[in-house]
Amino acid sequence: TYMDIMNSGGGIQYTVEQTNKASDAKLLSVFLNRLKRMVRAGTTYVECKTGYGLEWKSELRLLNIIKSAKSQMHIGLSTTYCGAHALQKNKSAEETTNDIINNQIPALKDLIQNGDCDVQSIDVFCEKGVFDTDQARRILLAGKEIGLRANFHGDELNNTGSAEMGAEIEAHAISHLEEISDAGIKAMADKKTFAIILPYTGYILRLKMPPVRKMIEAGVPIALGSDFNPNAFSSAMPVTMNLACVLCHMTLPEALVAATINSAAALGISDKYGSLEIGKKADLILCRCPSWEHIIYEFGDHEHVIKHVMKEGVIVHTNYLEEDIE
Ligand SMILES: N=CN[C@@H](CCC(=O)O)C(=O)O
Repeated sequence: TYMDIMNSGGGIQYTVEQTNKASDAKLLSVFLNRLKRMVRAGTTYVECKTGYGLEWKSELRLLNIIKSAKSQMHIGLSTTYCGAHALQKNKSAEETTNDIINNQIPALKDLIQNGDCDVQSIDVFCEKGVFDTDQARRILLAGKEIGLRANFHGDELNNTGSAEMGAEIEAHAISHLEEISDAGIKAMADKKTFAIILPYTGYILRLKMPPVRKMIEAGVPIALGSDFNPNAFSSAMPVTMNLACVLCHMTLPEALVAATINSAAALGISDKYGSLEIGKKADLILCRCPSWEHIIYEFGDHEHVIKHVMKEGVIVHTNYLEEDIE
């Protein structure tokens, strides 16, 4: 299972080791390359999480790489600090929690205050065997105190009461939620906490799908994410949208809303992005298809369907087909 791999030193820990070994130049070029793949699939705004450094110095390096990418590419990036993605080497969850609260978050606060970094949210992997609900709550509250939105991994492999805790502390968003309880759905609906649904992750890890229909019926706002990471290596939102419809029983319009305006709202940017309205930034895709549903319907063929990708009114990518060139 995912946790067996993690406990044997694989998964996140393995990626942390490889990330530490890679040069800044290598990390930046790999990151830019992956962002370009996302743009080809129609994405113009990306939430990027740290979390493959764990120690402050390594997490800071990742923040700086995100900052460099932002200055080199015409793309929107929202940064989420995820120092609490896994336990630090030879430290317990409690020791790692204390390091994050007492050292990492204050250091982050100084950087933000000096204008040296641009971070919007704080994340924790709240999961049995990683950070428990109480540790996650303390980290998220410390992050909120320095002005970050709580946007964290919860109820993924086990029900840990993450949804209830997240609603109680007024988290902005909770991702995964495959194991959410009915009480958690009600709590999130009451507080209008965004549920970030990641169907590709559930598919690739063969997890059960989150109860999205129940969530929609209860009034939980749903956003969709690709969850691009080493275990879910898909950068294409149209693939995510298709899986959301097939595996999570969302309708096509629901998937469109969840991948656009609700995703923007989950990042706190829906005043400028996420829908076609006067006064908003023109982040658009122009498609070759009889109707917009083909973006979802033509599974895996989105580079055929999407012709142009526009970022704030500028065409930043064109998927040329042979017939376009002739
Ligand atoms: N579940 C934890 N975090 C990531 C996966 C990280 C990894 O396996 O490298 C996620 O959101 O899916």
